[in-house]
Amino acid sequence: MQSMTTTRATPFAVSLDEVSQSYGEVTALDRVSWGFRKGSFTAIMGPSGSGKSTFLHCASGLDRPSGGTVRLGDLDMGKLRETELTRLRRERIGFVFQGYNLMPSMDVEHNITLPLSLGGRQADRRWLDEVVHRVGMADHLDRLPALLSGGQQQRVAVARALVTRPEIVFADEPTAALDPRSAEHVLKLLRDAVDEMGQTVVLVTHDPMAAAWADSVVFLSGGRVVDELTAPSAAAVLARWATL
Ligand SMILES: Nc1ncnc2c1ncn2[C@@H]1O[C@H](COP(=O)(O)OP(=O)(O)OP(=O)(O)O)[C@@H](O)[C@H]1O
Repeated sequence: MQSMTTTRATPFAVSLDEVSQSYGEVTALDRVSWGFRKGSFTAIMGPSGSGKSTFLHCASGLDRPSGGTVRLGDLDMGKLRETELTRLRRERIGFVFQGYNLMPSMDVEHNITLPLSLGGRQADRRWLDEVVHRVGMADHLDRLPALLSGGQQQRVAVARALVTRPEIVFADEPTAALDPRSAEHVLKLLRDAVDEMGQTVVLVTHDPMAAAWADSVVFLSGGRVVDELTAPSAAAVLARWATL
């Protein structure tokens, strides 16, 4: 029998409780409460200015909200000092951005291991090999980013996001600058990370086709969560989008 003192672990990788963010007169996020279940793939959609970037920045510890609580697992991120938050972002959260954000002077391998080396840590060789193979960059480890296509650069960025085995990966419009085939490759990598590695992924996108790779789509409007669509098809996402 379970002891009465056993506390059950939260089912959420990240949870937001009544989170608000204001910029002067503008309320970009308005008392949003949401939880990202461990091992789930969630897309966030909404019209321009609905608060998607603000949501992602608050949920990932890039910004501190003006109100409410954001937790990574059970940890209240608002209680951390800046240096602790920086370390937590580097070691326990993965990021993929639209513009790849690779270091131009570093080769592929060093870009991938950057979150580890910044923290003075060595890569676990077997895990690094696995991640590198998954993203299909094993033959390009000594290349500089400038010699890679956009799709390849984004796959390096995905490997960099996975190399620390983070508790959650936030991807902000990761396919917006890619051709459809490269975009599909990147989305499949994120999907596989969820299905095969138990990774938790949050994807901000404008693209219904991209959102259809997720387990559910969260719709924002006016800084609030207004709907959720589970097992989304691109057509269903588009139909819901049209009514926002
Ligand atoms: N740093 C800031 N200073 C002032 N206002 C801001 C700032 N960041 C966002 N806003 C405002 O907050 C609201 C939400 O912006 P946000 O960028 O989160 O929306 P979004 O849904 O990501 O938009 P888009 O799809 O165009 O990127 C908008 O009204 C925006 O103008």
